[in-house]
Amino acid sequence: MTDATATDLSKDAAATAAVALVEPGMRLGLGTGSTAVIFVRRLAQRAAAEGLALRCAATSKATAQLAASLGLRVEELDDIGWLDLTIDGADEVDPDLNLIKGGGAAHLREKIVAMASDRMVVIADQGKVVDRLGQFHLPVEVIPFGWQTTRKLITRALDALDLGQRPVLLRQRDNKPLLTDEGNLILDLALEAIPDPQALADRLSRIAGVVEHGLFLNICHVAIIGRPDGSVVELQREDFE
Ligand SMILES: O=C[C@H](O)[C@H](O)[C@H](O)COP(=O)(O)O
Repeated sequence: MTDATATDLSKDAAATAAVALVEPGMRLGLGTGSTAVIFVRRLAQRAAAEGLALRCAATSKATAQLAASLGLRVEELDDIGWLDLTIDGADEVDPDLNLIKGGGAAHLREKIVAMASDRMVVIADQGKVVDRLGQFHLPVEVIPFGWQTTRKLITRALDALDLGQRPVLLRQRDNKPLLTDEGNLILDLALEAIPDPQALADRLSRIAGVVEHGLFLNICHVAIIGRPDGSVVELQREDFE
């Protein structure tokens, strides 16, 4: 089995297990990314068979489009108001269930949706589980106005934490800057390790021009980690408030 096949099977195992958490009538947040796509597809199959009467809020235009095309009822988050459960992927999951998200540039809407949910459940393959966050690049969404100045301020904040790395503007294949669903830019931080995620999150949040970073701290309740043989392991945070 190739690594890619093992990863796909693991994502499928996690997504399939998460579908079983969905109860009839739930108000559901739908994540973004390849694992979330599998979840949405499997959820739509179950909803078609059982008629679950779900109300779904999507974390990206892509997910909204996919879910609606598969027959799920997708509404604006504000029309639903509050969600029972959000299921989403992640780029990294640490032992405290803190996350890096935003590899698909969707972390702003993802964080809003996750924070408007009673429970956020992450679905991921084993490769996403890390001892310490930071190997995966950390995306920071910034508004286009003065973005190079914002980048300087981010660099200064990183220097203060001895994380000195120059943020890189994320571009599309045609070399144009990538725009998020909100029309903003993404600055990618290659940090290797983040000794104190809360300190970094606080610094980034204080910078004018930063809309949102990809650190999800104390937001995820459960992580379902899939394995290639179809089994899953559930990671829980005991002390979650
Ligand atoms: O912006 C994208 C999201 O945060 C994704 O949930 C994350 O990148 C994980 O994606 P995937 O399931 O494709 O690894």
